[in-house]
Amino acid sequence: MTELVGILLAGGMSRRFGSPKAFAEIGKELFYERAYRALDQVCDHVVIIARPELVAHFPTEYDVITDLDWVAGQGPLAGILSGMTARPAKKYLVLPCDMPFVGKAETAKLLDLADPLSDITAVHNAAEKIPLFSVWNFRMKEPLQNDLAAGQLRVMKLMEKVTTEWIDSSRIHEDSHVFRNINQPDR
Ligand SMILES: Nc1nc2c(ncn2[C@@H]2O[C@H](COP(=O)(O)OP(=O)(O)OP(=O)(O)O)[C@@H](O)[C@H]2O)c(=O)[nH]1
Repeated sequence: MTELVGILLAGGMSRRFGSPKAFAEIGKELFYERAYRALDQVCDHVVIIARPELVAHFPTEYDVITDLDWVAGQGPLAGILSGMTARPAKKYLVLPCDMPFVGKAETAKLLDLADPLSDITAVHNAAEKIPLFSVWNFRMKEPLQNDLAAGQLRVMKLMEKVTTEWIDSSRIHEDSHVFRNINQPDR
């Protein structure tokens, strides 16, 4: 079985942003290109989970899938379950497309710090928890599936039920802005 698969979450509606965040520009790059690189440099394989209408916009050499039908569009947990189901691996490194300041140094460091015995390892800073920049053990697939089947879509609620290790973001990068996610365009 593959050791480590990167799950790039790009299946959201981007309602607050106003256009698909994966294709938003930052410098000369697109958000998803940066996230892809941050995962690709440390994972054995990367899968992008996108909305059906966006699949054709990604380069054909990338592995791009959509959410499983029965959970389609139901939020980040739906994307993670869809990635786990389509690409079995021992563990997963999850990164949303809207955290464009996370690079290889940060993904590598999180992997390095992650406790192999935890179900999930995620990051927090003084102000908030950042559940979607995280490492997930494959054994999380079943609880994930059960939550979604029961209509439980909240990432934090799932994390509270299992063994989640929280890493202080300062151990990964001293500037907490590196971990911010972009929900609205710059005004
Ligand atoms: N595959 C998949 N990814 C999702 C889904 N919902 C959200 N995401 C991803 O999860 C991450 C966080 O999403 P949010 O910012 O909370 O939601 P969003 O839909 O992108 O944006 P809003 O519509 O403004 O809430 C982003 O990378 C999204 O692309 C979903 O239903 N399926």
